[in-house]
Amino acid sequence: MNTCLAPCPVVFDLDGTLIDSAPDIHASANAVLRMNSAGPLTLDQIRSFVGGGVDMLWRRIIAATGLPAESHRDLVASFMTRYHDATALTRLYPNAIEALGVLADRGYPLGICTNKPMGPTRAVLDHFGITGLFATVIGGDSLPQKKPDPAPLRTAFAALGADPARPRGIFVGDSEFDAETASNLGVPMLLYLQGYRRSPAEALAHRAAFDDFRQLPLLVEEAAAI
Ligand SMILES: O=C(O)COP(=O)(O)O
Ligand SMILES: [Mg+2]
Repeated sequence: MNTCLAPCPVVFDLDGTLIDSAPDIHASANAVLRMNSAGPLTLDQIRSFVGGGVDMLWRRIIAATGLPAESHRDLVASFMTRYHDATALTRLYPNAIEALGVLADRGYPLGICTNKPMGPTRAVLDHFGITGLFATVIGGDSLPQKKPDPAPLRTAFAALGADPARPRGIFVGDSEFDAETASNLGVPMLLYLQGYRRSPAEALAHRAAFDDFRQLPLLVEEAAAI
């Protein structure tokens, strides 16, 4: 049961859901690889490494390049100096801003729950002028836990007025991490199909899937009513 008396909180993942940020992550990562005399990775490789946050991204890059595991901390630090305000190659997905506007106009409290660190999260939301749409933003370094632990999503829903003991709301995401987070919290997930998941959509638990943000307002209304 997810029935919400007031409009349900709707919380969004960020990378691969609202924004296509893989090109900036790719460019920043390859710059660091070059400085460390490692060859570049492809955009497809980097895209498949996104979802678990920056530490996991660099564990996956280290595994793919053979760089020494002990260099993880320095590589992450070097990456963050580029990534913290990298927006030049990032795009909002088509019709995402319009769908957010429709939901905001209908009174849905909106939030973000991302594994992206808060620095680049704030930078990209400001870059696109959409910070004000979200009453709460939880980043990958906001809490000790990251998705798929349910704590960040529970915190986002609570900040939007949901009872933390019995969270009600809808999570919109693109990846295995998001599907698992929603399952762990017991809330419905709407799966955006144009993002960065590694497995077929059928392998991810979700209430409904969509490939165009014009479909989202209706899916939110349906998920809120069940
Ligand atoms: O930065 C990541 O690895 C993932 O970010 P996301 O949670 O917004 O998909
Ligand atoms: Mg994502």
